[in-house]
Amino acid sequence: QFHMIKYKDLKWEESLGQGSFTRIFKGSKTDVHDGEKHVTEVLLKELDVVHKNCWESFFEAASLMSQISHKHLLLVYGVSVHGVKNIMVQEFVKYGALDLYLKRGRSVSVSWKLDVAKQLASALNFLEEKNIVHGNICTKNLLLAREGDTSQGSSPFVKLSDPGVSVTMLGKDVILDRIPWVAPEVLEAPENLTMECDKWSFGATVWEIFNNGNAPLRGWDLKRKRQFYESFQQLPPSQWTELADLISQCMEYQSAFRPSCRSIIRQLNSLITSGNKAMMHCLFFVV
Ligand SMILES: N#Cc1ccc(Nc2nc(N)cc(-n3ccc(CO)n3)n2)cc1
Repeated sequence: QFHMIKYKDLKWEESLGQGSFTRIFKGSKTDVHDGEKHVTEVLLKELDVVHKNCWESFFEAASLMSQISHKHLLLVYGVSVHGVKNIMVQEFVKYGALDLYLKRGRSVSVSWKLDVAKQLASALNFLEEKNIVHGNICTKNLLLAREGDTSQGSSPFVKLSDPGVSVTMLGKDVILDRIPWVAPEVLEAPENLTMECDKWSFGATVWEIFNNGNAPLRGWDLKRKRQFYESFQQLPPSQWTELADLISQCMEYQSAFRPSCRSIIRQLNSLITSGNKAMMHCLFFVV
């Protein structure tokens, strides 16, 4: 279902880290059309050889992302297979994953964070309309294409990355470690992965964004994480009540009660409005 890229047309540059089961590298791909040579900078995502048996699922993720196109979905150029190596070739997104960007202590404004949350919500809304489940929404898979500079009023621009190897292929411990991003019903049976699960993960991701990339339940062991769900606990609420409400609506243990994407976008819009009003009042007060 997607473009096969010749290994010889790829060039590996520096290593940029690793995800679960994958390693990522900066690189370039060379195409020739109408006699002209084009070199494009790319992100090369290699599936670890030990997880070779997951390659169908790995490519499934790639094909999902290349079947549909949306401004807030990562562009996947294609895949390349070379011996035991399975490589996904993606557009290179300038500032990388949001979790590392936020951890690097960039202080970003509330409106910056709301803007990013709204872009993610619109990507989710698009996937919902196409009846496609992502299954791994988190700031690690949210890529920053434009930093945005609130003092200059330019806004950030994010793209949702591929979900990686499907949660149905992962061991129990890997799924447990994804608490609190993974919806509770998925823990019971990974086949339960539905659109509603992406809304739960959206809630945990917005919580991360407003906690400057600090992972929720950071350092908790798998036993404590499992108990977090067994006792129906919620993440520590934000002081901003309306934001805390949106996050807890998304992280509702009964999947049917989670809000629609339209409701999520509506609530984000009203947070943006009230955020701006608060800023005006405070500016007014200062003046
Ligand atoms: N320093 C630095 C730096 C690192 C990466 C990029 N660019 C990029 N482009 C993509 N297409 C995907 C990714 N990812 C990063 C984590 C994941 C896991 O999903 N993907 N990073 C840019 C700068």
